[in-house]
Amino acid sequence: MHYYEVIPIGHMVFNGFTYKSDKKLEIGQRVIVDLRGKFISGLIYKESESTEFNKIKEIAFPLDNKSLLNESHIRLMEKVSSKFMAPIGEVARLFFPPLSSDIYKLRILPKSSLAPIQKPVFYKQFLQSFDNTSKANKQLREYLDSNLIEIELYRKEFTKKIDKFVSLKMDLKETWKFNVSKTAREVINYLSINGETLESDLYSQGIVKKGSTVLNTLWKKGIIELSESSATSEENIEVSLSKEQRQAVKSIQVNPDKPHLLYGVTGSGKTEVFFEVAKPILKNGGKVLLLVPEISLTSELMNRLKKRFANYNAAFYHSGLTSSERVQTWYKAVNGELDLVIGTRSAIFIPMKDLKMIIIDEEHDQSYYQIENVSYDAIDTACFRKELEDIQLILSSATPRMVDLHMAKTNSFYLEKIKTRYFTEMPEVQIVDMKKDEKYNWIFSKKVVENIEISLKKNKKIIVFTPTRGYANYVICSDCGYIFKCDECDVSLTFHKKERKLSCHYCGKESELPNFCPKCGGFKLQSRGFGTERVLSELAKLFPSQPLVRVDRTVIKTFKDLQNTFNFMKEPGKKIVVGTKMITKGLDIQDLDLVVILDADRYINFPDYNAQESTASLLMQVAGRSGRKERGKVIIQSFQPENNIYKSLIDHNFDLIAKNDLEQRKIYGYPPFVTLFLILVNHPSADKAKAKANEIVEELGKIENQDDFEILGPVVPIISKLRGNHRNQIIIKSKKKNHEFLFSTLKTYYKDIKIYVNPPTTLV
Ligand SMILES: Nc1ncnc2c1ncn2[C@@H]1O[C@H](COP(=O)(O)OP(=O)(O)OP(=O)(O)O)[C@@H](O)[C@H]1O
Ligand SMILES: [Zn+2]
Repeated sequence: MHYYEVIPIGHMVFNGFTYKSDKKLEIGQRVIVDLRGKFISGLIYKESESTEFNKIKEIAFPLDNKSLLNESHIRLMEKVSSKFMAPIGEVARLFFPPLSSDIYKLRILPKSSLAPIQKPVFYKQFLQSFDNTSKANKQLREYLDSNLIEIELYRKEFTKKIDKFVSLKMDLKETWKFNVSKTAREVINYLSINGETLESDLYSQGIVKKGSTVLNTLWKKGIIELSESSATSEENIEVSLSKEQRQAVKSIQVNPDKPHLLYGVTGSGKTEVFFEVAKPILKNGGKVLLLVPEISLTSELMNRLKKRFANYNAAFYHSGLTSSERVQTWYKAVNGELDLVIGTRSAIFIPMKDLKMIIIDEEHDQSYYQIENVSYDAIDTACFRKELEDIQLILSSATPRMVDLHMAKTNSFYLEKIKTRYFTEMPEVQIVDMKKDEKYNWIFSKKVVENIEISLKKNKKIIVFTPTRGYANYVICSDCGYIFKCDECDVSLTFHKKERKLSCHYCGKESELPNFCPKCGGFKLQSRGFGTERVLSELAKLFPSQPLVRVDRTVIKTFKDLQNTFNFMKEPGKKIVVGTKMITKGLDIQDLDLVVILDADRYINFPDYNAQESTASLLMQVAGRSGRKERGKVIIQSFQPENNIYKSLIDHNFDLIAKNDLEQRKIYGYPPFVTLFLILVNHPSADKAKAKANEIVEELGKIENQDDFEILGPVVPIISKLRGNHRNQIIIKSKKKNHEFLFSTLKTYYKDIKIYVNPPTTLV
């Protein structure tokens, strides 16, 4: 008999349970086990010894015929669990693609003509021909051992078709001779903007429906070309790197021992740098994982990447895909069939075969930290992977996180700086003083309106960045001062005019705006502040018949919406784009020459330890979309123009911001100088939340060596109620490296609390 400790995958447990098996199994292999009368999937974690022979249950049957994880993946699991105080059962789940929790839906497939079943059956059906489950499982194990059957975890799709490259055969102008359908016209426009595109991308981006005859028709008419190999493969693309780019590439290539922080101003060509370093790795058969913060960026990069690395297999991995697409990509990556994977946060856990390089683009982005479910930081995880596996790691940003700049400063990372843009100078930044300078109306200054006019005349694009979506930030009764708030959350409701709705941007709850105040019955309700909807309607009045685009979560709900909007934005010619954070990320649009930033003050006064970093980073990133090919302009409207952040923006001096911020953090004790634990206690009853928080603080007070850490709280956080739960907050700051001593106390409260270790914000 063999004994194993098995971790229940996806369960809130900190350790595994012992099971036995008459056959030797591998560490990392997934199995089905009976846990308190229910079949669940588990992971063989380690060998174990047992003395209580009769109590130990048998492993029902294996799910994988061999382990898909290696030793370092198991160590990674432990490290992530211990760093983020996360149950190992939940961490284990991150390593696999989403698997239905209904074990009975597992399918059993015949593998040979001698198999006892000749067509696929569900596990549930299989059980029916036995009088008890353990007999059935035993039989199943025997069939598996003798290779008669196999178990299918996920629905397979057998679509192995050769992808074709599609490109326009003529100039856009010439295509106008042809009378084609609306969809065909869309394809033509898309190809003229994006150049050569894979057929499958046209489907996945919703340009053409799968199975449609549009491409065939265009091909017959001689408008497009379909070919199996790319015309612009790596060999055909001439890239001459700038001196700074070349230096960065060289340093990364000769120093594989530590992570590299690629810190280059917006538009400096960081993407070209990591393409260049990926090249030799791919040539030698190594695999590359490229992380981006947003789904929206995957296709932008994919387009650039496919052109450069046309001869390699590349795929996406993100939540915008169906689970069966994710599963397929995951298996291909694990089997070494993919050379390049572009993914969002969760892709960091894919146990890719022969992985030799991880690149994290826009590494400052807070979406690399998972807040929902089990919380973890994908960048820390990448650093662990680098320690455990033989891989290179590159973190890239124009505005790196303070923690990473500190790592570079203390020589734990190499620093590669690129100080100039590839094509042109950094844009000119002007700050408008909203207290003194001339206004056009209460939203826009005169300067902004004039500059928009100039850019439109030049037929250029303009971004008007607005922090919030909706029409107004809140609605107030001007008789009694009542502000409409969410019932479930302690936040004011945003007004959406078109739908005449009040909406909570935290829990998503919506309600009709009543005609009178629920408190005093008065009719004088006023909406205050502005969001994208209002800015757009004001611009429509100011610039009638100009192309306007709105980009925020109200109008963009799906991956496809986003694709369509971005494609529309990229079409050459003038456009005014009004958008939230969504438009700030990594966009490379060449004829964009003005960025207007409205209401940035809102961020500066956030009561958060990370406010300096996140505001400076956000504003520099938005500003960085301007004038990437020819020098552009940025105008910022503010009531506090004297603020240091704005001053540093004028000279694009992120170093200065970083220097100040790090000094402050050192004095006040924030990461990277301490490890910060944010603990939230949630309960539908405010009293119970408070009592539990007090109890936890009391228990923490009993830990030895109180000098090693500091406890702040409990306090009621700024958002005191969220989704119906009252909240209490405790912050622990620790100077130690290892936190097992806190872990043992906090573990006992795991069901009542949520722990965030070094979260990017304390306002979660
Ligand atoms: N060596 C090069 N040869 C030709 N074009 C280049 C080169 N380097 C950069 N570019 C071009 O300069 C523009 C900006 O480069 P890129 O998008 O890589 O910048 P970035 O540093 O990633 O910017 P951001 O941080 O703002 O996303 C792109 O259009 C890119 O194609
Ligand atoms: Zn709410």
